[in-house]
Amino acid sequence: MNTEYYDDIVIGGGKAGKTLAPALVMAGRKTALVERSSTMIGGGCINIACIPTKTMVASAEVAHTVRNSAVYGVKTNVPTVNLAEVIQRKRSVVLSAREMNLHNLAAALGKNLIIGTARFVDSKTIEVVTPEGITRILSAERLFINTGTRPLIPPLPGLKETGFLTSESIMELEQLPEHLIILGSGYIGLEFAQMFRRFGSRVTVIGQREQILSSQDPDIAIAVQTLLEQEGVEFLLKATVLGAERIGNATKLQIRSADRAIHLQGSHLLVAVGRAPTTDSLNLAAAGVVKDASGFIPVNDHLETNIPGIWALGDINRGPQYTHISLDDYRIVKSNLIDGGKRSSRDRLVPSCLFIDPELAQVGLTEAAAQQQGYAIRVAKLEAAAIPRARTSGRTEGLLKAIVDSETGHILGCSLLCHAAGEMISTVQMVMQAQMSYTVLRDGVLTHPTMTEGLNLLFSKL
Ligand SMILES: Cc1cc2nc3c(=O)[nH]c(=O)nc-3n(C[C@H](O)[C@H](O)[C@H](O)COP(=O)(O)OP(=O)(O)OC[C@H]3O[C@@H](n4cnc5c(N)ncnc54)[C@H](O)[C@@H]3O)c2cc1C
Ligand SMILES: NC(=O)c1ccc[n+]([C@@H]2O[C@H](COP(=O)([O-])OP(=O)(O)OC[C@H]3O[C@@H](n4cnc5c(N)ncnc54)[C@H](O)[C@@H]3O)[C@@H](O)[C@H]2O)c1
Repeated sequence: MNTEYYDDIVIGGGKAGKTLAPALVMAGRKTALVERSSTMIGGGCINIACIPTKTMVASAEVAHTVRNSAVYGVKTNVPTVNLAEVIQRKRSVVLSAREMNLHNLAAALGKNLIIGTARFVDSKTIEVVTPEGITRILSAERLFINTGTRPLIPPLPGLKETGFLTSESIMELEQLPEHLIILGSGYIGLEFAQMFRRFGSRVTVIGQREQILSSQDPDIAIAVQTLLEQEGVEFLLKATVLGAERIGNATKLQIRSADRAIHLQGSHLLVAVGRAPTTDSLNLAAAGVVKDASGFIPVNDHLETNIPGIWALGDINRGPQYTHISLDDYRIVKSNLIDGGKRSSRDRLVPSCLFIDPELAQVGLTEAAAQQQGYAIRVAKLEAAAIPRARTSGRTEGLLKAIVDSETGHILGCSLLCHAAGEMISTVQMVMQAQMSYTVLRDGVLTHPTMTEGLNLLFSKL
């Protein structure tokens, strides 16, 4: 079989890969981008993750607003959610994003955008099997792995037989679940919990620990739980699922919680307990690339694997698993290999936003982490209801919190649980990045009445 030679090969077209491949071409490198599936052009974010979920979150928000419209003096009928039409809207948003990505990649790469599944033959060579079953052999000086993750399925007795849902299949449901049980109280679990509750399902979230969102401070996690409970989401925490079975149209779970045996029955079960790396079919051993115990690829600050000439970007290098981090991984590699820079993943700020309503946005250290790291800290807290714009909009739920280094006045971290938090957190992040004092946000002239103006109030608490 003929070997096709390239300067660079990108395996997987996630956020990092699909951005890096055209940049390498622009830099004069003969580059191939190998993407497993034509329905995944543009990667997970636009096809099965951020974009479809946030499109559906928007539908849920409309249902919620209509349901509560009387509070604003606007009378409507009780909303009827047509899930099939919600899904149709989601499909059309995804499709237009995918078409735009295909257009851009085809323009940049031409026939070197290759649809097929890649696996290593050696450290410079991969085998690609196309959907038509044709095998191609490709070789390059440098390879970039960006193959992402898939839902992690725990080895629970009986689970496979229940026909459980994942974050992908739940976004193809066209009939509303009567009772959706969600295994996992992290990002995916909570976004779908509120969404389906607002669509009209009964929702029960099962969490392993006493606290949902285990990486957050307890006060923030409790505030999130409380506001979801106020909307009718039920929580079963400190719970271990021992087994599952499908009985007729119901899924039944055997659970142990606080030494009690519980049998919980629902119409649907969503498994959302984390993500597994897509490394198993890559045959990394043939290239000598090391995996960790969970199958992720360890990298150094420049995202190099243990094998010279092979990099790993995005979720596959253990993340943090966010699209904006995958994009920043691209920036690191581009800077170091194309622009002659020395960019590193060390000390980069990682903002995030949990897209429930109100949003929970976070950057930097939590209070617990700052204490653990030995900082002398001052903590500011503000109820969202204190912000004038929150009151005019009727969006008064939430809690804002900032952690400041009491010696330097630098902001160490911030958690915003309030309307528009995902937008507001960027302002805090920029002040942190510029290493300015918190007083910049306390005393800065901010437009009235905006949610961001709440930062004046939050930092005045110090
Ligand atoms: C439901 C959900 C919601 C999310 N919401 C958000 C959000 O709101 N904001 C946010 O920042 N993050 C969110 N995330 C996380 C985010 O989607 C990921 O961090 C992001 O997509 C990074 O992906 P990546 O670049 O690592 O690769 P991916 O986007 O996962 O892409 C990997 C690509 O590699 C391809 N591939 C895999 N194996 C092979 C192979 N052997 N050969 C060829 N191609 C291969 C796949 O088909 C895929 O297209 C969400 C995740 C999920 C699951
Ligand atoms: N808005 C966003 O940015 C967004 C949205 C969705 C997903 N994501 C990304 O995708 C990642 C994966 O999301 P996720 O929600 O699957 O993972 P997660 O790590 O956020 O949460 C998984 C939860 O499942 C729990 N768990 C693990 N095993 C369990 C078991 N057997 N029974 C019950 N609970 C169990 C964990 O304790 C944890 O709380 C996130 O960490 C995030 O990086 C981001």
